[in-house]
Amino acid sequence: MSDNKPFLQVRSEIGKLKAVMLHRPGKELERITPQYLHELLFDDIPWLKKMRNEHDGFADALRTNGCTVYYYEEMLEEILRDDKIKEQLVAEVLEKSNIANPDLEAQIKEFLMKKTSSEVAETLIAGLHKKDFQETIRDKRLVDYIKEEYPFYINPLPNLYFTRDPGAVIGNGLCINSMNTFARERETMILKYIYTFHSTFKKEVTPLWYDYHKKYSLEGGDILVLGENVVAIGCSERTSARGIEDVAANLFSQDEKVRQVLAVQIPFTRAYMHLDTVFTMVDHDKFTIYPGVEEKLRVFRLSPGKTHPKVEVLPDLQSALKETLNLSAIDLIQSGGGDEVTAAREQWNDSTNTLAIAPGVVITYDRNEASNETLRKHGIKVIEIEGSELVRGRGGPRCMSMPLVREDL
Ligand SMILES: NC(=O)NCCC[C@H](N)C(=O)O
Repeated sequence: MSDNKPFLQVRSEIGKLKAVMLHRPGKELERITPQYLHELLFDDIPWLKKMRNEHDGFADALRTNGCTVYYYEEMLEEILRDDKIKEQLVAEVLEKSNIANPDLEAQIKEFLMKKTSSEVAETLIAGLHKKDFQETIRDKRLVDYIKEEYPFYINPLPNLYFTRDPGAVIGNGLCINSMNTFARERETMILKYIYTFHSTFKKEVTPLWYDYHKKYSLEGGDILVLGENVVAIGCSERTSARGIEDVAANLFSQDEKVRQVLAVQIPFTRAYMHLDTVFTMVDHDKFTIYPGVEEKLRVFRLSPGKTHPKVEVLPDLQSALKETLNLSAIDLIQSGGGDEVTAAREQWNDSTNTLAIAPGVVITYDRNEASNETLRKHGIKVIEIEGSELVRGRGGPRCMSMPLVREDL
């Protein structure tokens, strides 16, 4: 009987976190070179050894607080033990990698099929550098000359440790997102395979609210499950208006609880790439926000309509939150402790990107001292983790986690 019960369950941003998906940074980070920094969405070269220690500290903080940690790479390795799945995924990855020389593609496929499931899992995440594969091509094709300088056959996925973005659980279903940048596309392909073939996800009872093949971009850092009836989705540099509308329509027609989607438009710039880089929920009636962005937000309410969701313009975020969450007052806690310069510096280092692990309890980076102090003054328990290297990818504890199960409030 319990087999038919969905595993995924996220009806809030703050319910006690019971299960989460992470990715421990791996070799893919060591494939970032100054030349490809921008393309790979990094601002600096991280030091992997330290980064992994910091990430282990994050995972420990979650486990100590009663949360089970699932790892992307382990789940991927488990499904790749089946040769048919391995062959299918390798073929799809190679097709996306645009090798464009069929002989070479066949050789790489053969090479990968001989590898163990854990070696393949690692390669699909860390990428395949040209120096790691000895090709035996005699007849060169045009593409081999054109792409001579390019270092990879399969690109690395250095942003995968931001597990928030490729997937988002809403209720008992999953959004497998359509990423806005090429650098992150393959992350969602891997998630789709895990969803389809890993028993933990119980695909049969787990609806898909969105799929990565869809044309309109949607990224998980923009999706905030504010309560059981209301989801906020940032309209941002990464998430399109149509993506929001489509996911809202699916929720309204297939989920029994979600009845409102707040579309929150934020400035389309890298510093605020997703809504969760400037705004997160920390308690039933408390939120933290980057003060530099508040005046620039626009808020729209989507609700069920006949052919597409109905759209209303709402006056501002504060009143939208009060109304949709049925609260008489809310506390919008300004990150940075009231100082403009500190707020901007700390936001850049993800002070506003808090991960709530229970009502009023959040995980943050220790470096954001003023913002953490402000949260404490507002009655929030702050668990600090180190993030000197993790932060170089421009994301904080919320970005680095994909909640799978939260206790209902
Ligand atoms: N939710 C988030 O804001 N995630 C941070 C993603 C950072 C990554 N370097 C990116 O640009 O996609």
